[in-house]
Amino acid sequence: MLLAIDTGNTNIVFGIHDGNSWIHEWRFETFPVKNQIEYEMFLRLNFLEANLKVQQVKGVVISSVVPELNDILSQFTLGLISEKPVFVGPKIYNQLPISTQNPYEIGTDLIANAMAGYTLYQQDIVIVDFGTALTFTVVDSEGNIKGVNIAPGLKTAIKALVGNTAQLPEVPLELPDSVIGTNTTTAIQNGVLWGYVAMVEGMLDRIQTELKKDIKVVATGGLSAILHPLHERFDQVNRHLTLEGLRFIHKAVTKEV
Ligand SMILES: Nc1ncnc2c1ncn2[C@@H]1O[C@H](COP(=O)(O)OP(=O)(O)O)[C@@H](O)[C@H]1O
Ligand SMILES: CC(C)(COP(=O)(O)O)[C@@H](O)C(=O)NCCC(=O)O
Ligand SMILES: [K+]
Repeated sequence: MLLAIDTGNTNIVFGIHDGNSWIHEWRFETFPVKNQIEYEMFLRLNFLEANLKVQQVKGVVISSVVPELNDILSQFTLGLISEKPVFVGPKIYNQLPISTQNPYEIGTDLIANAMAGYTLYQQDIVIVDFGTALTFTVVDSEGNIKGVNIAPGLKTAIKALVGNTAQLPEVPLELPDSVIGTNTTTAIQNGVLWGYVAMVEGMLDRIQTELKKDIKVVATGGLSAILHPLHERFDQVNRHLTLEGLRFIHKAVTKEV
Protein backbone atom coordinates (compact mmCIF):
# COMPACT_ATOMS: atom_id res chain seq x y z
CA MET A 1 0.00 0.00 0.00
CA LEU A 2 1.07 3.55 -0.76
CA LEU A 3 0.36 6.60 1.40
CA ALA A 4 0.29 9.80 -0.66
CA ILE A 5 0.04 13.14 1.13
CA ASP A 6 -1.08 16.21 -0.82
CA THR A 7 -0.67 19.28 1.38
CA GLY A 8 -2.60 22.23 -0.05
CA ASN A 9 -3.38 25.61 1.47
CA THR A 10 -6.83 24.46 2.65
CA ASN A 11 -6.60 20.69 3.08
CA ILE A 12 -4.04 18.00 3.67
CA VAL A 13 -5.28 14.99 1.70
CA PHE A 14 -4.08 11.56 2.78
CA GLY A 15 -4.67 8.98 0.04
CA ILE A 16 -4.25 5.23 0.43
CA HIS A 17 -3.64 3.24 -2.75
CA ASP A 18 -3.74 -0.56 -2.62
CA GLY A 19 -2.09 -1.18 -6.00
CA ASN A 20 -5.41 -1.03 -7.85
CA SER A 21 -7.24 2.05 -6.69
CA TRP A 22 -7.48 4.77 -4.07
CA ILE A 23 -9.24 2.87 -1.32
CA HIS A 24 -9.28 5.80 1.13
CA GLU A 25 -9.00 9.56 0.99
CA TRP A 26 -8.87 11.42 4.29
CA ARG A 27 -8.92 15.22 4.51
CA PHE A 28 -7.49 17.23 7.37
CA GLU A 29 -7.58 21.03 7.42
CA THR A 30 -4.17 22.58 6.84
CA PHE A 31 -4.58 25.49 9.26
CA PRO A 32 -4.03 25.93 12.11
CA VAL A 33 -0.89 23.82 11.76
CA LYS A 34 -0.82 20.92 14.24
CA ASN A 35 2.09 19.13 15.83
CA GLN A 36 3.52 15.77 14.82
CA ILE A 37 1.48 13.87 17.40
CA GLU A 38 -1.82 15.29 16.18
CA TYR A 39 -1.16 14.21 12.59
CA GLU A 40 -0.07 10.80 13.83
CA MET A 41 -3.25 10.44 15.91
CA PHE A 42 -5.38 11.48 12.92
CA LEU A 43 -3.81 8.86 10.69
CA ARG A 44 -3.80 6.12 13.31
CA LEU A 45 -7.52 6.69 14.01
CA ASN A 46 -8.33 6.57 10.31
CA PHE A 47 -6.30 3.39 9.84
CA LEU A 48 -8.15 1.85 12.75
CA GLU A 49 -11.57 2.85 11.40
CA ALA A 50 -10.62 1.51 7.95
CA ASN A 51 -9.47 -1.76 9.47
CA LEU A 52 -5.97 -1.30 8.07
CA LYS A 53 -2.57 -1.67 9.69
CA VAL A 54 0.07 1.02 9.43
CA GLN A 55 2.59 -1.77 8.69
CA GLN A 56 0.78 -2.46 5.41
CA VAL A 57 2.09 0.85 4.07
CA LYS A 58 5.18 0.16 1.98
CA GLY A 59 5.77 3.59 0.55
CA VAL A 60 5.10 7.25 1.33
CA VAL A 61 5.12 10.23 -1.03
CA ILE A 62 4.58 13.80 0.12
CA SER A 63 3.83 17.06 -1.67
CA SER A 64 3.54 20.28 0.27
CA VAL A 65 2.92 23.83 -0.88
CA VAL A 66 3.01 24.95 2.75
CA PRO A 67 6.74 25.00 3.67
CA GLU A 68 6.17 25.33 7.43
CA LEU A 69 4.66 21.84 7.35
CA ASN A 70 7.45 20.08 5.44
CA ASP A 71 9.53 18.93 8.40
CA ILE A 72 6.53 17.98 10.54
CA LEU A 73 5.12 15.84 7.72
CA SER A 74 8.29 13.89 6.96
CA GLN A 75 9.04 13.45 10.66
CA PHE A 76 5.62 12.15 11.57
CA THR A 77 5.49 9.67 8.70
CA LEU A 78 8.94 8.39 9.66
CA GLY A 79 7.55 7.82 13.16
CA LEU A 80 4.81 5.64 11.68
CA ILE A 81 6.46 3.97 8.71
CA SER A 82 10.15 3.18 8.57
CA GLU A 83 10.27 3.70 4.79
CA LYS A 84 11.84 7.07 3.97
CA PRO A 85 9.21 9.27 2.29
CA VAL A 86 9.69 10.55 -1.25
CA PHE A 87 9.41 14.32 -0.79
CA VAL A 88 8.47 16.05 -4.02
CA GLY A 89 10.83 18.91 -4.82
CA PRO A 90 13.54 20.09 -7.25
CA LYS A 91 16.01 17.45 -5.98
CA ILE A 92 13.98 14.62 -7.52
CA TYR A 93 12.77 16.31 -10.71
CA ASN A 94 15.64 14.85 -12.77
CA GLN A 95 14.23 11.38 -12.03
CA LEU A 96 10.88 12.21 -13.64
CA PRO A 97 9.86 12.02 -17.30
CA ILE A 98 8.51 15.59 -17.09
CA SER A 99 10.53 18.77 -17.07
CA THR A 100 9.98 22.33 -15.94
CA GLN A 101 11.74 25.56 -16.84
CA ASN A 102 11.75 26.97 -13.35
CA PRO A 103 11.96 24.21 -10.71
CA TYR A 104 11.99 26.63 -7.75
CA GLU A 105 8.93 28.55 -8.91
CA ILE A 106 6.32 25.86 -9.35
CA GLY A 107 4.20 24.26 -6.67
CA THR A 108 4.84 20.58 -6.09
CA ASP A 109 1.08 19.92 -6.41
CA LEU A 110 1.32 21.30 -9.95
CA ILE A 111 4.31 19.05 -10.65
CA ALA A 112 2.11 16.14 -9.48
CA ASN A 113 -0.74 17.31 -11.72
CA ALA A 114 1.63 17.54 -14.68
CA MET A 115 3.07 14.09 -13.95
CA ALA A 116 -0.44 12.60 -13.87
CA GLY A 117 -1.48 14.44 -17.04
CA TYR A 118 1.62 13.29 -18.90
CA THR A 119 1.56 9.69 -17.66
CA LEU A 120 -2.16 9.16 -18.26
CA TYR A 121 -2.57 10.94 -21.59
CA GLN A 122 0.80 11.74 -23.26
CA GLN A 123 -0.75 14.49 -25.32
CA ASP A 124 -0.85 18.28 -25.08
CA ILE A 125 -2.90 18.94 -21.98
CA VAL A 126 -3.97 21.64 -19.59
CA ILE A 127 -4.83 20.69 -16.03
CA VAL A 128 -7.27 23.03 -14.29
CA ASP A 129 -7.06 22.69 -10.49
CA PHE A 130 -9.89 24.22 -8.44
CA GLY A 131 -8.24 24.53 -5.03
CA THR A 132 -7.45 27.48 -2.76
CA ALA A 133 -5.92 28.85 -5.93
CA LEU A 134 -7.31 28.17 -9.41
CA THR A 135 -4.40 26.95 -11.48
CA PHE A 136 -3.85 26.06 -15.14
CA THR A 137 -0.84 23.85 -15.86
CA VAL A 138 0.07 23.42 -19.52
CA VAL A 139 2.07 20.31 -20.45
CA ASP A 140 3.05 19.19 -23.93
CA SER A 141 2.99 15.62 -25.26
CA GLU A 142 6.70 15.18 -24.41
CA GLY A 143 6.17 16.06 -20.76
CA ASN A 144 7.55 19.59 -20.88
CA ILE A 145 5.66 21.87 -18.54
CA LYS A 146 5.09 24.88 -20.80
CA GLY A 147 3.81 27.09 -18.00
CA VAL A 148 1.32 27.77 -15.24
CA ASN A 149 -1.37 30.39 -14.59
CA ILE A 150 -2.55 31.14 -11.06
CA ALA A 151 -5.78 32.94 -10.08
CA PRO A 152 -7.64 33.14 -6.76
CA GLY A 153 -9.73 30.02 -6.20
CA LEU A 154 -13.53 30.34 -5.99
CA LYS A 155 -13.74 30.45 -2.20
CA THR A 156 -10.68 32.65 -2.01
CA ALA A 157 -12.22 35.18 -4.41
CA ILE A 158 -15.47 35.32 -2.45
CA LYS A 159 -13.59 35.63 0.86
CA ALA A 160 -11.54 38.52 -0.53
CA LEU A 161 -14.71 40.26 -1.70
CA VAL A 162 -16.46 39.79 1.63
CA GLY A 163 -13.35 40.80 3.56
CA ASN A 164 -12.92 44.03 1.65
CA THR A 165 -16.52 45.26 1.69
CA ALA A 166 -18.77 46.42 4.51
CA GLN A 167 -22.05 45.00 3.23
CA LEU A 168 -21.33 41.86 1.25
CA PRO A 169 -22.00 38.54 3.03
CA GLU A 170 -20.53 35.07 2.46
CA VAL A 171 -22.75 33.22 -0.03
CA PRO A 172 -23.17 29.53 -0.89
CA LEU A 173 -21.07 28.38 -3.88
CA GLU A 174 -24.10 27.75 -6.10
CA LEU A 175 -24.56 28.89 -9.69
CA PRO A 176 -27.90 30.70 -10.20
CA ASP A 177 -29.91 29.76 -13.29
CA SER A 178 -30.18 33.37 -14.43
CA VAL A 179 -26.90 35.12 -15.08
CA ILE A 180 -28.38 38.47 -13.94
CA GLY A 181 -28.40 38.85 -10.16
CA THR A 182 -31.61 40.08 -8.52
CA ASN A 183 -30.50 40.26 -4.89
CA THR A 184 -27.23 40.50 -2.96
CA THR A 185 -26.69 36.75 -2.87
CA THR A 186 -27.28 36.08 -6.57
CA ALA A 187 -25.37 39.25 -7.51
CA ILE A 188 -22.24 37.84 -5.84
CA GLN A 189 -22.87 34.28 -7.05
CA ASN A 190 -23.21 35.52 -10.63
CA GLY A 191 -20.29 37.91 -10.49
CA VAL A 192 -17.90 35.34 -9.09
CA LEU A 193 -19.20 31.96 -10.29
CA TRP A 194 -20.48 32.85 -13.77
CA GLY A 195 -17.55 35.24 -13.98
CA TYR A 196 -15.21 32.30 -13.34
CA VAL A 197 -16.99 30.14 -15.92
CA ALA A 198 -16.25 32.86 -18.47
CA MET A 199 -12.69 33.26 -17.21
CA VAL A 200 -11.91 29.54 -17.49
CA GLU A 201 -13.51 29.33 -20.98
CA GLY A 202 -11.62 32.41 -22.11
CA MET A 203 -8.33 31.19 -20.67
CA LEU A 204 -8.66 27.80 -22.37
CA ASP A 205 -9.49 29.53 -25.68
CA ARG A 206 -6.46 31.79 -25.39
CA ILE A 207 -4.13 28.92 -24.49
CA GLN A 208 -5.33 26.97 -27.54
CA THR A 209 -4.99 30.00 -29.79
CA GLU A 210 -1.45 30.65 -28.57
CA LEU A 211 -0.42 27.01 -28.99
CA LYS A 212 -2.26 26.84 -32.31
CA LYS A 213 -3.74 23.45 -31.48
CA ASP A 214 -6.51 21.64 -29.67
CA ILE A 215 -5.43 20.64 -26.24
CA LYS A 216 -6.95 18.16 -23.83
CA VAL A 217 -8.46 19.65 -20.66
CA VAL A 218 -8.65 17.80 -17.35
CA ALA A 219 -10.09 19.35 -14.20
CA THR A 220 -9.33 18.46 -10.60
CA GLY A 221 -9.45 19.98 -7.09
CA GLY A 222 -11.99 20.17 -4.28
CA LEU A 223 -14.12 22.78 -6.06
CA SER A 224 -14.10 21.23 -9.55
CA ALA A 225 -17.78 20.25 -9.37
CA ILE A 226 -19.16 23.75 -8.67
CA LEU A 227 -18.90 25.28 -12.16
CA HIS A 228 -20.83 22.45 -13.82
CA PRO A 229 -21.44 24.28 -17.15
CA LEU A 230 -17.68 23.94 -17.72
CA HIS A 231 -17.92 20.17 -17.65
CA GLU A 232 -18.84 19.99 -21.32
CA ARG A 233 -15.65 21.91 -22.01
CA PHE A 234 -13.52 19.49 -19.94
CA ASP A 235 -12.47 16.17 -21.42
CA GLN A 236 -12.45 14.76 -17.93
CA VAL A 237 -12.87 15.64 -14.27
CA ASN A 238 -10.51 13.54 -12.17
CA ARG A 239 -10.75 14.21 -8.45
CA HIS A 240 -7.72 12.02 -7.77
CA LEU A 241 -5.41 13.58 -10.33
CA THR A 242 -2.94 15.11 -7.84
CA LEU A 243 -2.81 11.88 -5.81
CA GLU A 244 -2.33 9.93 -9.05
CA GLY A 245 0.56 12.19 -9.96
CA LEU A 246 2.14 11.59 -6.56
CA ARG A 247 1.78 7.85 -7.08
CA PHE A 248 3.50 8.07 -10.48
CA ILE A 249 6.27 10.20 -8.95
CA HIS A 250 6.81 7.65 -6.19
CA LYS A 251 6.97 4.91 -8.78
CA ALA A 252 9.49 6.82 -10.91
CA VAL A 253 11.74 7.61 -7.95
CA THR A 254 11.66 4.22 -6.21
CA LYS A 255 11.24 2.12 -9.39
CA GLU A 256 8.54 0.24 -7.50
CA VAL A 257 5.07 -0.62 -8.76
N1 LIG B 1 -14.95 16.49 -1.13
C1 LIG B 1 -15.22 17.80 -1.18
N2 LIG B 1 -16.47 18.24 -1.40
C2 LIG B 1 -16.74 19.55 -1.46
N3 LIG B 1 -15.86 20.53 -1.29
C3 LIG B 1 -14.62 20.14 -1.06
C4 LIG B 1 -14.22 18.78 -1.00
N4 LIG B 1 -12.93 18.73 -0.78
C5 LIG B 1 -12.52 20.00 -0.71
N5 LIG B 1 -13.53 20.83 -0.84
C6 LIG B 1 -13.45 22.29 -0.83
O1 LIG B 1 -12.68 22.66 -1.94
C7 LIG B 1 -11.83 23.73 -1.60
C8 LIG B 1 -10.47 23.46 -2.18
O2 LIG B 1 -9.99 22.26 -1.65
P1 LIG B 1 -8.67 21.61 -2.13
O3 LIG B 1 -8.75 21.32 -3.58
O4 LIG B 1 -8.40 20.49 -1.20
O5 LIG B 1 -7.69 22.85 -1.87
P2 LIG B 1 -6.14 22.90 -1.56
O6 LIG B 1 -5.48 21.86 -2.41
O7 LIG B 1 -5.79 24.29 -1.93
O8 LIG B 1 -5.96 22.64 -0.09
C9 LIG B 1 -11.84 23.85 -0.10
O9 LIG B 1 -12.39 25.09 0.24
C10 LIG B 1 -12.70 22.73 0.39
O10 LIG B 1 -13.61 23.20 1.36
C1 LIG C 1 -0.30 27.89 -6.78
C2 LIG C 1 -0.47 27.25 -5.42
C3 LIG C 1 -0.72 28.34 -4.38
C4 LIG C 1 -1.68 26.32 -5.46
O1 LIG C 1 -1.93 25.84 -4.16
P1 LIG C 1 -3.31 25.15 -3.69
O2 LIG C 1 -4.45 25.88 -4.33
O3 LIG C 1 -3.26 23.72 -4.18
O4 LIG C 1 -3.32 25.20 -2.21
C5 LIG C 1 0.79 26.38 -5.06
O5 LIG C 1 1.04 25.48 -6.09
C6 LIG C 1 2.02 27.22 -4.80
O6 LIG C 1 2.20 27.77 -3.76
N1 LIG C 1 2.91 27.31 -5.78
C7 LIG C 1 4.16 28.03 -5.68
C8 LIG C 1 4.38 28.73 -6.99
C9 LIG C 1 5.66 29.55 -7.07
O7 LIG C 1 6.50 29.45 -6.19
O8 LIG C 1 5.77 30.23 -8.07
K1 LIG D 1 -4.12 21.10 -4.48
